Amino acid sequence: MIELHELTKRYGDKTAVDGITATIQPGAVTGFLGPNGAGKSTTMRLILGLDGPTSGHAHVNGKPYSTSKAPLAEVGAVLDAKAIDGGRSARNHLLALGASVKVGPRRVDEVIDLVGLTDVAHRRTRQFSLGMGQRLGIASALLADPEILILDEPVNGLDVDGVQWLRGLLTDMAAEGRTVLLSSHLMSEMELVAERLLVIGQGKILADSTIRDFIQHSAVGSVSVVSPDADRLIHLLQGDGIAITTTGSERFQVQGMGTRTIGDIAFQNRLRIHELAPHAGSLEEAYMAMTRDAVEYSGTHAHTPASTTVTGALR
Ligand SMILES: Nc1ncnc2c1ncn2[C@@H]1O[C@H](COP(=O)(O)OP(=O)(O)OP(=O)(O)O)[C@@H](O)[C@H]1O
Repeated sequence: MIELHELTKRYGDKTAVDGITATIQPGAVTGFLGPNGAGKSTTMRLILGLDGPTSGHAHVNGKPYSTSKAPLAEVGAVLDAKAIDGGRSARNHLLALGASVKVGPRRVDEVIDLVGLTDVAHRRTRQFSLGMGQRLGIASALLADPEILILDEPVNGLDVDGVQWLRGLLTDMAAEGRTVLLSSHLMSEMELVAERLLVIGQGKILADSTIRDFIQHSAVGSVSVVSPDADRLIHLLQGDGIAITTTGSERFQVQGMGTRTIGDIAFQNRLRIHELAPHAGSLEEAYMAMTRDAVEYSGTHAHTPASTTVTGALR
């Protein structure tokens, strides 16, 4: 278990992590999300004792990680897949790491096989691609069969096969009762692998919940409606907090109102409905809605609306 209590880190006048209190529970994959510069990597470094907090604390299994007697068996971490001495072969790198924690060649070959690097195990790691480096980093993290896994952007550079493999590995580890914390900017992947979410923006917690609750509470869900009486029905549905987007002559999308209310209003007014379908909304939509104000670094783009917003503000 990882516990963060009022965790704060300042670099000069920049507050990278601003009073974070959270518990990252075992038995689940927790996705760590936030815009660029939100403080995710800093938080992970603070958990691992690679940097000291300005105030507050991060505890791993009830104590600072720096005091762990078996650090690699307690936490396996990959923060920067490129930070490996390129002069050694992958196998020698793992053998050297294993020697420091009494892990022998058998386990080294086991993890090499597990991460799919058997064919290149004797190749110097400076010749490795980003994805191969990620696999080697994960192999290092898994070497001592850790209780807790912390991965910063592990999907970066992995091919489709690698992404699927990692997804299986992380969900299996969580199912075994381990604690898994991973950051990624790939929402679709996060939605598939994580059960819980910790979202931060400008160093502060924006959400700490299950993915399911996060999406449900974000009000990004919508209902698509097909009605030959669309114009009259749209007129009746308009109101505060309701956003209606027309997507065809008889087809429109409603946010801020459920299928039951829409159906009832249509029935009471003798208007025909040919289709009424709820859409839960995606993690990406919910995340974008939540972090819009917390984005420090954003690009600009020309925006051409694909359809017409008829009325109302988004709740
Ligand atoms: N060693 C440092 N010295 C000064 N400022 C730092 C240092 N490390 C991080 N920062 C600043 O702290 C803030 C948080 O950075 P951090 O790398 O933790 O964000 P992040 O959420 O991991 O971002 P990204 O998604 O871009 O990797 C940023 O403004 C960054 O510039």
